[in-house]
Order: sequence, then structure tokens, then C-alpha cells
Amino acid sequence: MSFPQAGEGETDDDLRLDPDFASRFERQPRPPCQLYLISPPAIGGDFADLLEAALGAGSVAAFQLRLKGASDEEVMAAARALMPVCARHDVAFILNDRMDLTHQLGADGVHLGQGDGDPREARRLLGPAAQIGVTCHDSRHLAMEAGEAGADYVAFGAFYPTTTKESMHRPDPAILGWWSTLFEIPCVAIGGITPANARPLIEAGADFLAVSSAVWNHPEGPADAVRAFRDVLD
Ligand SMILES: Cc1ncc(COP(=O)(O)OP(=O)(O)O)c(N)n1
Ligand SMILES: Cc1nc(C(=O)O)sc1CCOP(=O)(O)O
Ligand SMILES: [Mg+2]
Repeated sequence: MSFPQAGEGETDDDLRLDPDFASRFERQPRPPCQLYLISPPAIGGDFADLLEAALGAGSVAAFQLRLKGASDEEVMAAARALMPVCARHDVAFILNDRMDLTHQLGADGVHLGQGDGDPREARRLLGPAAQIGVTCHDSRHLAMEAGEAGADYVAFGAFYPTTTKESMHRPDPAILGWWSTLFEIPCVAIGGITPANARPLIEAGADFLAVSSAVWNHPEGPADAVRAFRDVLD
């Protein structure tokens, strides 16, 4: 697989000049869409039990520890408690933002935002087996750059309003179809996703749905939430 070169100074408007570009290519079959759980921004002492319940409900491919404002020691302690839970369920453990702590922990991968470091540097540090994901907002250009830099997945969002993170970007689901028609690297949809609004993203071509509040804030608990997503994914 080789990536079309993202031209210097090229903007998404340039890439939109021919909206039918992707329709000239045949979409290859891809594995069914799966869940990618994102932790709440802060977690309590019972979170390992909640994670255990969520992962036990099935259809989860990856878990991201995303603790905003926590100290390095807090992140490391949480990761050391949660990594064995993920390992027992064969779920990839991804750390948000921090390639250095990912390396120290021996975690499965890191998620990098546009200001969180260079995916090439992460690859050098973490090695070929690490999963490296990159935030691409609503930008085809950023996604192609991430692909060229060796990302294992690209993430588009926020597709729906969310209170978990402030986002000024609102992609159209068509970006998922564009990406998955042209590239083999998986794409992740994120932002305000619930069982009720997930279907258009799955149908558009999302390989993974990244979800936080709809799982951890579900009134019946995270296992019921994952089962509700499973009903939409199956
Ligand atoms: C799967 C996934 N996609 C996007 C993000 C957002 O990353 P970023 O833009 O760096 O913002 P923060 O999450 O660090 O606040 C993500 N974490 N995971
Ligand atoms: C962490 C994050 N990143 C986003 C992006 O658009 O890049 S949206 C988001 C929040 C995801 O949580 P919820 O499922 O609660 O909306
Ligand atoms: Mg980040």
C-alpha cells in the first residue's frame, strides 16, 4: 500500500474539487466495525471493575486511557491497574497523548493529537508492533499526512456534539467513506457517538467507533451500553 502524496500547501478545499474521486475506486471488504472505548477524563478507584464489565460484554477492540490533568504518577498507576484487564480480554491498551509513558509502560500503543508529537518519532521509540493513532479532525489532508507518517489508524471527529471534549470540527460522515475506499489503514469515528446515532457512521465506512460518555454514563452501566452498541454493530 502506498499513499497518495499530500501536496505541500494543499488544502481540503483542493481535495473537494472532485467530490466523485473516491467513487472511481471499488471499496474493498473490511472487517466489521468494532468499539474503541475511551476512558472518562477522570476515574475512581472502582474503574477497573467498570472496565472489566464493559470488556466482558464483547465487541471491544481497544481501550484508551485518557486522563486529562493527571500527574505522570497517576497515569502510570492507572495504566498498571488497567493493562491486565485489557490483556485478559485481548483488547489493545492505548495511552492518550504520551509516547514516553507508553514506552515506559510497554503499552500496546499511543494516540497522538496534532500537538502531541510526531508519529514518526513515536514509531522510532515504540517499534513496529506499536499501534499509533492520529487525530485528523475533519481533514483529508491531515489524514493523508498521518498515513504517510506511518499511523496505524486515523481518527475523524467530532461527528456529534459532545461534552467530553471541546471540538471545533464537525466532519461529514462521507469522509469515512472517502478514506476507507482509498486507503487500507483503519479509520476511527469519534465524538458524541451513541447507539442511537452510530448507524450512519458504520454505514459510511467507520472501522471503529470511539466512545466515552455513552458507555461510562449509561444509566444501566457500561456492560449494558456495550451490548446496546453491539446490537447496532451486528
Ligand atoms: C480515538 C481518538 N480520536 C481522537 C482523539 C482526540 O485526541 P486529541 O485531539 O489529542 O485530544 P485529547 O484527547 O488529547 O484531548 C482521541 N483522544 N482518541
Ligand atoms: C476525546 C475526543 N476527541 C474528539 C475529537 O473530535 O477528536 S471528540 C472526543 C470525545 C469523545 O467522547 P464522547 O464519546 O463522550 O463524545
Ligand atoms: Mg491529545
